Amino acid sequence: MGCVKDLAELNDLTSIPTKYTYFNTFDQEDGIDAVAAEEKIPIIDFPLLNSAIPDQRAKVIQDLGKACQDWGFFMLVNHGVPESLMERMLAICQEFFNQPEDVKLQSAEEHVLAPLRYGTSFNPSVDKVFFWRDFLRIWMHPQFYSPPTPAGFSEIAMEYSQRTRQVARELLRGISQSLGLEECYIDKAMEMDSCFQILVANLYPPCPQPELAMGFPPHSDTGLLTLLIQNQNGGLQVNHNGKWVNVHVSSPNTILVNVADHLERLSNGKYKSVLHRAIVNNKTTRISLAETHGPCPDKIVTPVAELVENETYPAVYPGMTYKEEMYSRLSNQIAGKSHLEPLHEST
Ligand SMILES: O=C(O)CCC(=O)C(=O)O
Ligand SMILES: [Fe+2]
Repeated sequence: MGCVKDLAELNDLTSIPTKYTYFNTFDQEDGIDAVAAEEKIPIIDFPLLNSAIPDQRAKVIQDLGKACQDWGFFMLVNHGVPESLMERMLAICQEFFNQPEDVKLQSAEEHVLAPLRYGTSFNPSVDKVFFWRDFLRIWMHPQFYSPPTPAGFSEIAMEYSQRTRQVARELLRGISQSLGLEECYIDKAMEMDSCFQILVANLYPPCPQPELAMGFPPHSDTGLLTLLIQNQNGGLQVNHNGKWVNVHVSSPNTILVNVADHLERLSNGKYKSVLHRAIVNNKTTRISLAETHGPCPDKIVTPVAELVENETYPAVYPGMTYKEEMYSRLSNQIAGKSHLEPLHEST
């Protein structure tokens, strides 16, 4: 199956093939419309997590906990990852997608959990509708992989992965404290020295009928936290109190962060793994880089005992390691938060 980029570049493409028609097929009542962010998406000022002023630190930890609880999503500013590095990372990913299809296909492993995987849609062998998206998926930690081309990819991606991993681990320290746990609790319990970090570069080419197509359908992410950057404003929508909210950043130097399934589980459901989706437009190519920061691949994740009081959250889990759960998720269709359910209900 060809990539969406080549399809979108056909000169006379004025309508999308039926296989890509999402909005006439699903989600009719849900629609593409979203409310503007008059709903205030929380903003976290990263350096305050290490402020020397105890009150300031306490306040930001409280804000962080509230953002994870009420939204499962926040915008991170002053995170210390150089803007130039973020730009170089976005540019080299764009360069990857600009290569001829046969070159990209050298990174197209069949196995869904291959360390390096180029593809289109989500999982075309099971997708009922195809998504307006090409992707490159790379393991960055504990082992680092990189596509052989374009030149320079590996150096930039290595630096980007290290810098963002530091940010994610620091956030998890704040999140631990916000849950009333020791600062290093999550880091230790999830064995973050060997954390499973995966980068997904999503490419959404311009689409002649954006009102019918879907870039990335509603889903929550596996892992603890997802860090996302993008080459342009707009496209990501998060679900808040049952409504889709457009995510617009006021500065490009912002990292979008969402709570993922395993942090929801770890927190015994207190923090919400947010449903989100990516819509497409008819003018420009959007690239987003979503990085999953998960526990050690061999970890079996269950709620923190100290946080389980009254069985508010289902205590039954598949008993699978994080890596096995990842495999199960990627082998199936992507849909909502099925991943959080017990195994017998998850497919
Ligand atoms: O492109 C986006 O904004 C969302 C991507 C996403 O949700 C993902 O890769 O998991
Ligand atoms: Fe996602």
